[in-house]
Amino acid sequence: MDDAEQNPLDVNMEPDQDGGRQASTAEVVVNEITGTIFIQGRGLKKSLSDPTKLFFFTLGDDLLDESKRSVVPYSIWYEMFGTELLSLKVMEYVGPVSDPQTAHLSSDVLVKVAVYFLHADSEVRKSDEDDDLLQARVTPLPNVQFDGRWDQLAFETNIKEELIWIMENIFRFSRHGNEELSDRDDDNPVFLLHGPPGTGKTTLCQGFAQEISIRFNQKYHEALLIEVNTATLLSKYFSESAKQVDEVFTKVEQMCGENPDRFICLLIDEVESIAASRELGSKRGEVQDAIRATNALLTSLDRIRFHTNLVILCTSNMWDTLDSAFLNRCGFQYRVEIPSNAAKYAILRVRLQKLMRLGVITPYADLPCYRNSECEYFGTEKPGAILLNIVKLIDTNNMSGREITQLPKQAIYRYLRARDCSLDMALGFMQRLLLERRQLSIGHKRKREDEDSMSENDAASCEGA
Ligand SMILES: Nc1ncnc2c1ncn2[C@@H]1O[C@H](COP(=O)(O)OP(=O)(O)OP(=O)(O)O)[C@@H](O)[C@H]1O
Repeated sequence: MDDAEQNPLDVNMEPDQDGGRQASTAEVVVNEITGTIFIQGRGLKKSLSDPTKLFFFTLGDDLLDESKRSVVPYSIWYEMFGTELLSLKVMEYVGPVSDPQTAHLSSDVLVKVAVYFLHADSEVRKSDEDDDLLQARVTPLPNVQFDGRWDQLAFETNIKEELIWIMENIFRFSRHGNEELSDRDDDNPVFLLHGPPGTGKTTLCQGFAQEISIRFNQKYHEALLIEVNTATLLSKYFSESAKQVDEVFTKVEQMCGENPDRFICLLIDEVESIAASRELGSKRGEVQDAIRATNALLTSLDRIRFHTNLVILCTSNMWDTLDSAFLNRCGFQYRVEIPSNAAKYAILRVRLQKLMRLGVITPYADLPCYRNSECEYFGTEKPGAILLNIVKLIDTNNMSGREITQLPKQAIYRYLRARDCSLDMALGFMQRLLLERRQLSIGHKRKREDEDSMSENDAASCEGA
């Protein structure tokens, strides 16, 4: 890392005349790696040539698999420039991966550095107040509220990389400039993430939208995330949901059309509310309103997909209730599963590290990655081994990603009675909470079994009488 400090990022970062955003590129040398730096900022007060202002850290050790370390060798973190928040981040490593330990030092490595300005939370507009776009939340991207979410998500599969690659390829070919390739007739940029509740589907979509806005910021100068809450849309406008669906899509279409420099990610959460199977619905004699909403969604998707500056992201907990015509229109479908042990470990590790960074847990202590913790496991009381034990306890508690994420804070809030909380204490609290939960659920189970057997006995004695 010291080498990197001797190689200042000397980049021209003059703000736009109107204080607006700008993008530029420059060559940069980081630790013997030659790469391209993409810059986007607003009203920047300082040049980036002061190397002491930059943080370098290895992202690789957050990844589940050691062999993936070389995929993201370094991340250059964000930095405050006066009141402006500027972020710098190495997105990925593209180069030889034969030797993960040394690959990143090779001179033929291409490093892409994205430098971006984060919009502030307060810029989020609730479109409820704006009659133009009912029941949707519009967030300018990249946004402070989604910062770091992508990195915090841990999955056993490489779903995050796959999503990024799909988007890279879509941009590469369908936005090629060649008319035949750019023809969206066969394109289907509708992503569907489905799986059990609390497995990170919505967060993954939000993080994906943020990543798109950062990675392709040299192509699109503005990016928006439009989140449609289908459940409210149906309940609030019951009997006219088809009209609402149509209006939302018409507005989005208009927003895409009026500015081709603007990229829009449309996120439809709980899509089953407006994409329920019409066949199942009519068998069950369900209201025509839901069926009309599905029809409106299908025709809207057919209409809107020709916009090359739009991607549609949908989530659902109920894949098997979705209309087959809707599923046909989802070009990219991914099942998001309950986290594996390695993913559980990674989620907890990231959360604990965050609490240490924030000073909730002190002092800062090292937590090994999953693989190394397995080496520590036998016969030691090291933090990695204890965390691995906690992961095994979680297994017996059947917890979703959402519950696992909340575990460290919940445990600390519940049991901390001292002024400070060390890592050992936090880990102890987590174990205690999980053991208590397990006892509680065993108690509930026994009670239910006793009640069941009592009612069976009652039934038997009634029959006997
Ligand atoms: N695999 C994971 N890695 C890291 N965090 C996770 C993971 N799964 C869930 N979480 C966390 O759990 C919380 C809830 O996630 P999210 O709302 O995205 O889940 P969901 O699948 O959309 O749930 P639902 O179907 O109930 O809406 C978020 O804070 C998210 O960061």
